[in-house]
Amino acid sequence: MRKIEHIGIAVNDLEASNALFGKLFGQPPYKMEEVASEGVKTSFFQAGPNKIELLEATTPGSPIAKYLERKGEGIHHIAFDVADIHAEIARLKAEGFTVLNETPKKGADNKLVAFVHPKTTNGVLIELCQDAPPE
Ligand SMILES: CC[C@@H](C(=O)O)C(=O)SCCNC(=O)CCNC(=O)[C@H](O)C(C)(C)COP(=O)(O)OP(=O)(O)OC[C@H]1O[C@@H](n2cnc3c(N)ncnc32)[C@H](O)[C@@H]1OP(=O)(O)O
Ligand SMILES: [Co+2]
Repeated sequence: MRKIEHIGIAVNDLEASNALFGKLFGQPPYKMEEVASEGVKTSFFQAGPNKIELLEATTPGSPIAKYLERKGEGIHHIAFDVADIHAEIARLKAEGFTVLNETPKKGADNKLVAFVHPKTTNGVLIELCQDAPPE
């Protein structure tokens, strides 16, 4: 794992949180994107070298909807940039972690992503991210 790629924050109302985080960072999100497969709308902020992803649920079954119901707004996951996501999935499985995606899936911001179950990582949901190859 090379660096933190982004921190994901679950929010109830993306538009309101865009305004709030826009004030916090002194600039608007550089990108907004819906990822239907995850049941989320996202926005991305750059804070110096760091990237923050805000996530609002678009369906009741979305992981974000369930998280908001249980825990309320707040940090939902930490994403790490990896060079080879397939190799990293295999390595983490061999180390005994529960990787939720055998095959990486398409995430936001042009990434391939896979998740590690928080029950096997001290309660923190981990996302692996690799730059998606050009289509
Ligand atoms: C936009 C795409 C992408 C990107 O490109 O960046 C994203 O970031 S998408 C983000 C949303 N997608 C995901 O989170 C996918 C991975 N998550 C999952 O598959 C599920 O959320 C889960 C982790 C398997 C949990 O699902 P489920 O078992 O159905 O949820 P429950 O609500 O029943 O919770 C069970 C248990 O797990 C705890 N939990 C759930 N989510 C988190 C979390 N984010 N961080 C820490 N703990 C979490 C939850 O509290 C329950 O614990 P107990 O109460 O102790 O049983
Ligand atoms: Co994410």
